[in-house]
Amino acid sequence: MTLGIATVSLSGTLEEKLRAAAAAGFDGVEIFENDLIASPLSPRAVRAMMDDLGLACLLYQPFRDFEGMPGAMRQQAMDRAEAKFDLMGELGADRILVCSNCSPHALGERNRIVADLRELGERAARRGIIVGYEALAWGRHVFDHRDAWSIVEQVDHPAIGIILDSFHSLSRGIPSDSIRAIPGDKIAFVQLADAPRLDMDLLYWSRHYRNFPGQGGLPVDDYVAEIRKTGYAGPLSLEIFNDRFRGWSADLIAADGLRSLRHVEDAAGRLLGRPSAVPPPPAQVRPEFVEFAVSPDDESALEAMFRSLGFARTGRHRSKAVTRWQAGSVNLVINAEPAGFGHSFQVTHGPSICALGLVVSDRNAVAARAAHLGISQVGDEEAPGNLAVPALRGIGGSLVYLVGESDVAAMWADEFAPTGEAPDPRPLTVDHLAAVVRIEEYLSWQLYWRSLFGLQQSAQADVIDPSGLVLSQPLQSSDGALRLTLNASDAAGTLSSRFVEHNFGGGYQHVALVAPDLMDRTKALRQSGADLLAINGNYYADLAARFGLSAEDTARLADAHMLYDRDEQGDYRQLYSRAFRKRFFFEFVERQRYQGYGAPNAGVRLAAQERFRTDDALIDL
Ligand SMILES: O=C(O)c1ccc(O)c(O)c1
Ligand SMILES: [Mg+2]
Repeated sequence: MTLGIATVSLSGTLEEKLRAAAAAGFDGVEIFENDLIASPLSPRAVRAMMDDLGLACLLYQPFRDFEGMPGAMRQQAMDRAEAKFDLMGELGADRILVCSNCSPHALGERNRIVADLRELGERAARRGIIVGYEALAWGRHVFDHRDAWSIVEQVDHPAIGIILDSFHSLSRGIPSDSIRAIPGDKIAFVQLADAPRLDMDLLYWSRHYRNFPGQGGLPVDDYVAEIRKTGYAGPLSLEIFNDRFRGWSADLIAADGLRSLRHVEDAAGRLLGRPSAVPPPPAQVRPEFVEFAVSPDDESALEAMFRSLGFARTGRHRSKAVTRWQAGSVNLVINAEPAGFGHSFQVTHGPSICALGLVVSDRNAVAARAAHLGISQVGDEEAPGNLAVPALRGIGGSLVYLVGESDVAAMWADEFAPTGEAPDPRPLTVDHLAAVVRIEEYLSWQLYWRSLFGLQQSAQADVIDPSGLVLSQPLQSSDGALRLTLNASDAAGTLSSRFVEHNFGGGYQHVALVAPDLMDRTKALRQSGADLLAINGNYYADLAARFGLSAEDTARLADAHMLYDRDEQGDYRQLYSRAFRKRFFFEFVERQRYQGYGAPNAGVRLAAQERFRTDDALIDL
């Protein structure tokens, strides 16, 4: 299908917007009127630029407050339309969006609306122009695509069709199967936008919070599937009003936009059971290892931390300064190579998590899906990773290694010589990884993980750091084997923002491990000298009151500096290590059917970490 984007979705001047859309690989653009008005370029020059860039001009929009105007205002609206048709001729646009009237003067009388659109159709037809009528969710009289369709049907003019915009339909909860009533050739254009589910005035929600399909919580896949059922063969185009998009790189946003359209097209095709050359997201994905890049100077300190947390060095890479650390079924890798990917990562970001190793049943299928989504594989010509396993570039420069299910044992055996140390056999697995990212990249990370691996969102948490608000979005695979939380903050002083600043960009900040015997584990951690994060006493007084815990249980939690939470399914215990070099840290959790991530405790944990903020002798952020 033809893939487009409205210029309003991107930051910068009109030229910058067009260049970014072309560079990302879009087929065409919707010229948003305000972008043209604000541009010093003439419509002819804009047309020439679109031609040079290989972009089709898919739509000119919006034309406002047209239908149902009283008295002299009716003629004025017709004159205005003729002026825009002239301009479209210069621009090379043959399609215009008329959005439903919002004016307080607008008459709701059905016959007038139909008559006005019919006359507009006559005028458009003389110019070879198609008019699409879109119901704005906050239109004065028309605010539902079902009404817009019934009007367009009654107008019954070949130059008048309907424009469907997923935001306007889905924000009002209009069932998508209502689209089946519309013949595909009467759909003049399709605009797509997702949005987080917010209980908010529709206009404000639309103008500030729209985002790309796969970044929000609206059922856009299903919407597109219904449109495909009508036989509609025109463009799918993104129309996003988003404050963060306006303030971020047009190139990066445009690249996300194309990824999002490819993703939603694929997802809709799958809902319809249509054959596809693009492999689906993997049915299962789980973490196999987490790789840490450190300088040779930091290596022994990190090794000491791993030992104190119960890990044993079980393997040495056969040719590189890379070691394997194990406890239970968790694998950590320390990469202290003086050259290559880990080295450059460490030089750029400091000691940090530079890669995740994920197990999938068919890694070639995931790599093919990644390529379709514009996610590049690290090639031989670039600095290769330190393991001979294919890797995908993640957002922010870290790598995602793909390990085939049947290759896991061979990967370890081929690359690492055993040291003879035996790992602690007690059960230990990875619960989740927490990434901290720039607020502008928060939605990019979500789209990456949702589109490539099919991870699903649960509710975003607003976490209160002593220095500001942190947004936290959990994502998980359908069986829960891979869980991530993405965290981002607008406020400069939060632990999240300090991490992004010190790290020179977003990355993984902590690894949470499941220890089913957390109380015993805590004792062992203390004996091995693990540096654990102390939690203040007031927290425990509140816990006892909130959950009705016995004095004994409360004292035991307090003594262990363990955090506690409970949901309908069960309970959760958490214990944090102090951070390594003010950067990353570990969490140990015990989950009893509990589904969340201890969001109510995050503020207490952040306050505990904040106490070390200015203490240079200590190692927290
Ligand atoms: O917010 C608006 O005014 C507006 C304008 C044009 C559109 O296509 C739209 O969906 C919204
Ligand atoms: Mg629209």
